[in-house]
Amino acid sequence: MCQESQFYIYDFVSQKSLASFKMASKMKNWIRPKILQNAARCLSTTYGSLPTSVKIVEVGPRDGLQNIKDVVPTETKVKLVDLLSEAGLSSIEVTSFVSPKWVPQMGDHTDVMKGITRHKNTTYAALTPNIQGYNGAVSAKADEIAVFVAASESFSKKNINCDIAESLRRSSEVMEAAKRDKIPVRGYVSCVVGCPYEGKIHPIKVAEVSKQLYDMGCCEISLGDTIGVATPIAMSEMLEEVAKCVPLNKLAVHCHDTYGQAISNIYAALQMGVSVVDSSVAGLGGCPYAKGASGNVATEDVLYLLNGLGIETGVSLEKVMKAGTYICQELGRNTSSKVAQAKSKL
Ligand SMILES: CC(C)(COP(=O)([O-])OP(=O)([O-])OC[C@H]1O[C@@H](n2cnc3c(N)ncnc32)[C@H](O)[C@@H]1OP(=O)([O-])[O-])[C@@H](O)C(=O)NCCC(=O)NCCSC(=O)C[C@@](C)(O)CC(=O)[O-]
Repeated sequence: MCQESQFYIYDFVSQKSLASFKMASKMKNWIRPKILQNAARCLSTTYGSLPTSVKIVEVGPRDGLQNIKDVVPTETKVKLVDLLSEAGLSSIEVTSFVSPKWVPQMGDHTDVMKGITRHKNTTYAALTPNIQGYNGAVSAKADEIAVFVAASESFSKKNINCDIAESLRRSSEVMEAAKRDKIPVRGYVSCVVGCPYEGKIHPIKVAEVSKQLYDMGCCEISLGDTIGVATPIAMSEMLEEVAKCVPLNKLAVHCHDTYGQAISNIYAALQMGVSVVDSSVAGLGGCPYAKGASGNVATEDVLYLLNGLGIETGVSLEKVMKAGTYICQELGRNTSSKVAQAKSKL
């Protein structure tokens, strides 16, 4: 097919999809998702293969709050998780069972886990660096455990005081216990594009570490652009390498928005077939051991993107915004979500 006729076909498909999007906005609620999904399918032909649904993993209560110096009251954390559950999020990382000497903000992990109201379709996860953390998380009835390793030796040492090999050994100890207890384990890889201490990280290093977590039994590997330095090409190159050893449907992206690139990077990942996205309400967050790293991409902004693409999430943007307003008021800060900022001016 000559390039010119290919262009006309693409143009025709995208015009049809755009017409469907417009039509959907006038339709009744029950039919709207179907029309939007069809439009998304049509658009994928034009712009790459976008998924029809995406799981959002809300990390605000853990990743979002861990970097805040003044300890947030336990009741506030519990209410935040409850508001997020009410928004329809199917996966919420509630807290971390790390050393309170290292991250005092997470010291009330057990009380938070025990205080939340559990929704039947929501998974409540906890981050753990070792078997001690695992035992605490299981006693507090975490539904899922997340282990974390880095693709950078220097970051690993600063963050968890051990090298990558030792962090993998600790993760595998957690995995053995989790298999026995039949608890799913998610694996994070940090610094997948850049490291605050080592600079650029080679995709092969990320693939090696991801493969080890996957082979160990992790149900999903979340690839963290910890300091938000990725651009879509770097993100795609890294994903291409990792996808050689971990199936794309087992990968998630975890983008910090330091350089304002997170939404573009997520779009690039969606086009490659990734359908799990981590995000944080109001764009809260950062890692205490990654200087200068800003918050995760805001859940509100990810939802606006996915809604606009007609991709199903099962999450209410309005209700996530309510949770964002609540936590920002409690913390006395402004939201980092562009969508929440824009909507507050309407
Ligand atoms: C891993 C350690 C514990 C090693 O810390 P260490 O000092 O090397 O550990 P240790 O084994 O020598 O133990 C020291 C003390 O910590 C205690 N301890 C030991 N383990 C635990 C535990 N699980 N829970 C509670 N207490 C614990 C242990 O009992 C002992 O207590 P002491 O005898 O002194 O009273 C420490 O470095 C640590 O907790 N680091 C976590 C730091 C952290 O939370 N960083 C942020 C995570 S976010 C992230 O990494 C990125 C991510 C996931 O968001 C994705 C991305 O954006 O890239």
